[in-house]
Amino acid sequence: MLRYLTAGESHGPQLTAIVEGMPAGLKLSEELVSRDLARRQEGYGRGGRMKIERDEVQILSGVRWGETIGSPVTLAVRNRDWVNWEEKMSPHERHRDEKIRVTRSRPGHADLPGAMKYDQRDVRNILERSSARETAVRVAVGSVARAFLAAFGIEVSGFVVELGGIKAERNGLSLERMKDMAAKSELFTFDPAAEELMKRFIDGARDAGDTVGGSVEIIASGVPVGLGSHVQWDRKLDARLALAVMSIQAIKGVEIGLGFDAARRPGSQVHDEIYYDSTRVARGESTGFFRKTNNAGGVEGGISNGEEIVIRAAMKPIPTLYKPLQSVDMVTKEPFEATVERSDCCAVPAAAVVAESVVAVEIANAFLEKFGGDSMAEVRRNYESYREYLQAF
Ligand SMILES: Cc1cc2nc3c(=O)[nH]c(=O)nc-3n(C[C@H](O)[C@H](O)[C@H](O)COP(=O)(O)O)c2cc1C
Ligand SMILES: C=C(O[C@@H]1CC(C(=O)O)=C[C@@H](OP(=O)(O)O)[C@H]1O)C(=O)O
Repeated sequence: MLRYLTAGESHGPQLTAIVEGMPAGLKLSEELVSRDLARRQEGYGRGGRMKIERDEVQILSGVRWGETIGSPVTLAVRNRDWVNWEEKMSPHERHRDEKIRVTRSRPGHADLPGAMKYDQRDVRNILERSSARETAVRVAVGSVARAFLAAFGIEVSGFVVELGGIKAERNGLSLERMKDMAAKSELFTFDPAAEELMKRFIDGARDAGDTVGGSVEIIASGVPVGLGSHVQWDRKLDARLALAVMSIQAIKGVEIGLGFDAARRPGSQVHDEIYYDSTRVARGESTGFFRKTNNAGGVEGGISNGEEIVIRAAMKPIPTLYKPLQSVDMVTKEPFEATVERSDCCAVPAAAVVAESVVAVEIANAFLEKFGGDSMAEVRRNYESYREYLQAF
């Protein structure tokens, strides 16, 4: 089993994750992980903080001489902004300063419910941890999972597919082409015409002091038949993917395959019919069974069915706006208009990278559950023997 916890505040010294359950013998480097961290920071529409941070990971345990050794992997991402916050975020009582308390809750944030729940009169004690700064280290964890999955030919890719009502059109592009196009795009989309319109939409919103949300699509290719299980609610792969994706800050909807569109169609236009071709195995496929459509998004009954896993997620617009929103001061109970000096206008491309990461972790976890071993060689043996069994099925 693969599990992880993250710790760290947005303006604290660093974000930390401890990842447990990675087999020994996986090649891993700080450079590899830092490349994913950089991708999360690149997208069009980010604010001033991204000019300060240049995220890099430090591997503090679990890796020796470029390979995992089976012990917990500790990942750390330092906050460069910490130098401006050392006293304000200090753990020491002597730095207490009531004058810098934040008592004004921002709509759309954890501020007010968090302060009420934790009995805090300083909203900073909530917002520091609810901030999506935490996603930097989740991407680092995802990067470890991706390295593991890559060893078994599994890849996870994320795309921005809708923004400001503008939809990216796939137009028959192969997954490889989509990835190439997205890698060149500042919005991680595969449709250059849509990208231009999306950018203009972001610019317009920024000029108006407003913010933008959108939808991302995550595709996992190379996933074998049989991850997850129908036998218990919390073992269903689609349910676990949905939890992971919904846990990302500002994600408000998750779909698998056709998702909500399935509710609008008759059954004959939803279910993926089953075919068999005995020559497929000879051509290196893991099974002779196949589908001509993938409306299920690669999961049936909570079990991966060998098709691409397709997940879409909807991100709400960033809640902190330059344009004021009505709120009430927690202490004085006086109304005020919530505004901001620094915020992202759009973080949908970053959310695509984060969603890729959490999906990679869930798939790696399900993979290890089925083929688990303490070393990469042991996992490989288990996987290969399953593939042989499957080819004969
Ligand atoms: C990558 C990323 C960047 C974000 N940047 C900001 C930001 O600059 N300002 C902001 O108010 N919210 C930002 N958010 C969203 C908030 O963190 C989120 O809406 C808030 O914590 C409340 O959580 P909820 O929307 O899941 O209910 C960002 C989210 C993500 C995924
Ligand atoms: C720092 C990151 O995102 C931050 C997420 C965030 C929020 O409220 O979620 C608010 C902003 O931070 P600050 O208040 O320091 O300007 C974003 O920049 C990051 O993604 O690395």
